[in-house]
Amino acid sequence: MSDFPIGVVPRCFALVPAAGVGSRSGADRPKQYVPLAGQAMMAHTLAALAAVPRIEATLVVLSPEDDQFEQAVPGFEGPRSWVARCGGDTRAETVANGLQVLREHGVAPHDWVLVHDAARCLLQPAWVDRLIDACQDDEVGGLLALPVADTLKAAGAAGAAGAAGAAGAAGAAGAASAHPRVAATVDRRGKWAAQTPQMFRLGLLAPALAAGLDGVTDEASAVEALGHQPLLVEASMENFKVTWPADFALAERLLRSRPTSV
Ligand SMILES: Nc1ccn([C@@H]2O[C@H](COP(=O)(O)OP(=O)(O)OP(=O)(O)O)[C@@H](O)[C@H]2O)c(=O)n1
Ligand SMILES: C[C@](O)(CO)[C@H](O)COP(=O)(O)O
Repeated sequence: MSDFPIGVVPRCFALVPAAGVGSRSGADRPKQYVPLAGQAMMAHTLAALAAVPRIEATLVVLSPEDDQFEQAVPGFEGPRSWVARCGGDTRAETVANGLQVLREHGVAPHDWVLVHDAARCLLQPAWVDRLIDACQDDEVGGLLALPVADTLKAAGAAGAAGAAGAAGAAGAAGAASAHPRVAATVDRRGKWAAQTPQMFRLGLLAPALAAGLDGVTDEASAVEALGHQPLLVEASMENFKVTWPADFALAERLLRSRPTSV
């Protein structure tokens, strides 16, 4: 990080990976295009980012096959709103490809990139400001996240109860179940659930992702693999990622309960 110039004020840019298909969502289209509270899901996401004055510009990274964006988010493209159809097979590839596009737009290694899932459409500008406030003077950067509140279970295989004492509860025959069984209770102390945006300098994030995309599910883990410790900045449960079929109704209720769509 000491490579970054002293005295130059870094700018903030947003990168929105939106090249996924939403295979877990059960929707009839990529989930970012499902209508919620009168607009495509992604329109809410982009409106929240557009309402953060410190974000200079937002790049949306779509699948090369995407033919829905311009209809779903009309009038998006402009001087502060960029679109690239260079999404990859994984989220990490999509982000890595998007960083190259940011470079082509003149984003410098010392500038900050806030990567935010298109599928986190409940984002509020105030949470983005909190992240920027927390990270802008930091060496590494950080991410919105939430301390885990529930007791955590590691799932084992589905099937009959096998352990000592289970036969008494399940009956001598050991009733089989489609549900997985608890393999262990995991110590939740100090555990946080990662959200987005995740905010890192372009000059740190690009090499971190280039160092290994396999199994990387967020930007922070790529940066951690280089030995850094990103900041965990507490956010809200409402900043959840629409993933499962039931999540759409919850997102819709929350969006409709807000004074505006942002
Ligand atoms: N190859 C991919 C995969 C995902 N994403 C984006 O990464 C974000 C978070 O990913 P996720 O919620 O997993 O979305 P999907 O991959 O679409 O969903 P699923 O895993 O259920 O298929 C989403 O905005 C999604 O569009 C992406 O840009 N490129
Ligand atoms: C980046 C992320 O949203 C943080 O929770 C998450 O890791 C994305 O994972 P997915 O498997 O692509 O949903």
